[in-house]
Amino acid sequence: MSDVSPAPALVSAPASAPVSAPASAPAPAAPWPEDRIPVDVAVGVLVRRTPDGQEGEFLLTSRPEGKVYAGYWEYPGGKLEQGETVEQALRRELQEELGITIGPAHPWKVEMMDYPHARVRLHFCKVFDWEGEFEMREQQAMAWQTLPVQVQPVLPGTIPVLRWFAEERGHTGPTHVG
Ligand SMILES: Nc1nc2c([nH]c(=O)n2[C@@H]2O[C@H](COP(=O)(O)OP(=O)(O)OP(=O)(O)O)[C@@H](O)[C@H]2O)c(=O)[nH]1
Repeated sequence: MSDVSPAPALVSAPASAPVSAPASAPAPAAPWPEDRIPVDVAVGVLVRRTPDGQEGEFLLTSRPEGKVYAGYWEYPGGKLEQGETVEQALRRELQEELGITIGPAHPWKVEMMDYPHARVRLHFCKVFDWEGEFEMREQQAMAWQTLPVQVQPVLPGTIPVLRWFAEERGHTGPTHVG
């Protein structure tokens, strides 16, 4: 599958870096072409608690057919709609895609990814509470995973998250197979 999706670049811009020209700016002032203006994406890292209250398995879902990187494993989520906060977008996306209603979304990390198809700013939030039965409303697959992740291939934008988990959990060695 990797032969059909060119590799993206991980952009290490701080979350506070300017990402778009002021609305009033003329076209030449834009810092990059329109298709390079970052799209904000809310991403949910659903984490199960272990019986002793530690963070345990986390949820990965496969990207549905028809989308870029179809079949790659990622954290569920999607693009913010106009006027939405990250938490609102995440609540809507997880309802639409998975049929669950999430509790609080805890902002965790922000990461920029520069894909050939889009430049995205990923707002990763941990979620520990949700209600409802999981329904794969876009015919995705779901898998509760721990390190090293066994499902493959994982989306390039997922790999930094696995590293953050490894740091938090003191995990050494590969974060995923493949
Ligand atoms: N949902 C999600 N998207 C991610 C992750 N990592 C990552 O790089 N992305 C990128 O962020 C973008 C999210 O777009 P999407 O297609 O999932 O969003 P969406 O559900 O709103 O799509 P739509 O526009 O088809 O309705 C894609 O370019 C995807 O490659 C991740 O862990 N989860």
